[in-house]
Amino acid sequence: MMVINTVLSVMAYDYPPEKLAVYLSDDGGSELTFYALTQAAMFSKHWLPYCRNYKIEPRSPAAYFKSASRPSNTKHDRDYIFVKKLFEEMKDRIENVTNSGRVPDELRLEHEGFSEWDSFTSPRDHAAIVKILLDHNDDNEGQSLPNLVYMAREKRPSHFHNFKAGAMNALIRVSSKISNGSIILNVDCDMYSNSSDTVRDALCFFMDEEKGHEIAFVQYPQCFENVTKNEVYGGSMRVLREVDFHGMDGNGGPMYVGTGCFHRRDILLGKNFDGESRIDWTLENDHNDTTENMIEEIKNLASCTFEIDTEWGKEMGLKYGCPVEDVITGLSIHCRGWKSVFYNPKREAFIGVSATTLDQILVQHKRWSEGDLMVLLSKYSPLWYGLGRVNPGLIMGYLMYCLWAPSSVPTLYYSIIPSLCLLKGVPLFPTVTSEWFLPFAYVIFAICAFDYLEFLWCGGTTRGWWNDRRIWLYKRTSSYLYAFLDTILGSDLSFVISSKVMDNDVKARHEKEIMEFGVASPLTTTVATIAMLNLVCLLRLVMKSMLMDTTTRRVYYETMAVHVVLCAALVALNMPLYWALFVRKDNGKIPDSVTIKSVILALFISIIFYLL
Ligand SMILES: O=c1ccn([C@@H]2O[C@H](COP(=O)(O)OP(=O)(O)O[C@H]3O[C@H](CO)[C@@H](O)[C@H](O)[C@H]3O)[C@@H](O)[C@H]2O)c(=O)[nH]1
Ligand SMILES: [Mn+2]
Repeated sequence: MMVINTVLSVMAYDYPPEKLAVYLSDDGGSELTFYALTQAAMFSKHWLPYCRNYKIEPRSPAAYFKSASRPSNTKHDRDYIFVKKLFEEMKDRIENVTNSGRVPDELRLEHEGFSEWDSFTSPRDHAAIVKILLDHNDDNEGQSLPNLVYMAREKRPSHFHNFKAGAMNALIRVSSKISNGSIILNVDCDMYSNSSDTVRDALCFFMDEEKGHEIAFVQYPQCFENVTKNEVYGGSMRVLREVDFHGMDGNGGPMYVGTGCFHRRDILLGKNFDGESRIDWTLENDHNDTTENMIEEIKNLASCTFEIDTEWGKEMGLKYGCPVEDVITGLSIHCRGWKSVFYNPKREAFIGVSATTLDQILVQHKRWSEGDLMVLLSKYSPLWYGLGRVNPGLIMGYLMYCLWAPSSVPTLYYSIIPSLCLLKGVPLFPTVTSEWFLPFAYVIFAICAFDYLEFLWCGGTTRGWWNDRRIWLYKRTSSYLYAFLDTILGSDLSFVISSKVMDNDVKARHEKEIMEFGVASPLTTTVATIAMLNLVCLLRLVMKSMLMDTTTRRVYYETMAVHVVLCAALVALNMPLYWALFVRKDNGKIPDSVTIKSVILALFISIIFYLL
């Protein structure tokens, strides 16, 4: 249903439907998805006229019916009830089929497309499937509908599929034979369009008479509907959206982030900037009527052998070999001389779902930081390749992300060593009475204050900032650390897909803003061990200082001030983690195995350090 809502929302853009074509790439090659899409095609005949007639927003039916109140106008209300009923019925049908795990035989007769699954062996081993579900059919008011195409590219165990980049490139080729629009919007399956003006807005940039010809892509920010008020996982990316990306925009344009992005097709295919290549807007899309012959030809474009000995994935289309195919593709476009635009309208253009457990966010950030570090070390490194090709400001913008993984090392140092030094009273920083203390105090204070104000200014809450700091720490000492180690030690890349579905238990805790630890993974163990280590050091400090006389205590705190502040701040940040270690009983608490490991490790490290 989530995918179907995404599809329907983009079909319903306020834009001439005969110029729109919507493609769904189903990398899972699932007949359930295909079934859902056939249902969406039928429902769209009612949904699109309804959207058009009443100018409703948003145009994802699920999001609309969740937020809309019953219309006061009688005709509208009648239509509302009718369309809502159709939607609920479709939802029931799709959920029934999904729950049963297969499409029943009598339903398979409804569409000849299901025969494609007769020869289907597994999601990893099947022929290409391309089905045109709507080919300028009329809606129930006689107006044209956009094209609607289902594609599952060929998958064979013998051929590497290159994850999302592979899927996107197959889509680019397949669409070139069917609609061949000069502008391509790509949207992740879990991000619906929240504003029907978005296509027209984006086109304004491309059509701008002065600057339009320089622009390769228009990137909208990623917004999320399931982030709670105080964002326990720091998932809102608000500073990135309200500050960082505007900064990149002023220096040549934002990165491409893989979703909510309009690309010029010719540039995505590898065209260099020559200062005058404008889109010929007078050209009609070559809407060929697709015959059976053509479908065979099109399937060939989605076969896994098509790219052999071609430039696809290298100089053409999205680039392969990097877990952040989007960033490296966008960077190469910038390096070819093009600009991009960041557009962040008041009404969010795309809304998706963000991670709802700690493990998900850590895994996602491991992929991102590892990918960004690979970009730094790749041919397209912003440092070496970008220098001289793009604005130095933009290089710095890219570096902010490319250096995520290496930043784990200093963070790890500061979250362990100063605290351990407390055990024996070895000062690493100047004492409070020395003038050298000032720079340290200034940096600590200034960074925290700046960060805090920036967060508030971007619409966050104080608690949200505090939570954000915690996630900042966890990401740096686990995701980024492992990403860094994996990259230097050269382990294999993978695209672990973020989970899109969550059970009710997890959902309830998420709504209450209780952090979900749940999974026993090396990432959680690392985070828990560091938290325990700091707790041990702080408890030891408290015990020690109780035994001291007043003067010794004062001198001790003066010399160890920075250590005490760091250690206490880390313990304060980790409060929810201690709670999840020792108090909580629900399924989201830290698993016992992790508790035992982290306590033993923390004690072991501190004893060793103490004895050294
Ligand atoms: O083998 C694959 C893996 C993923 N996808 C699709 O890629 C999209 C993004 O995957 P998701 O698991 O949601 O990843 P995120 O961590 O949310 O991805 C973010 O980061 C990625 C890498 O930088 C970008 O590609 C995404 O657009 C961006 O949303 C989804 O629509 C997937 O269906 C595929 O088609 N094939
Ligand atoms: Mn996603």
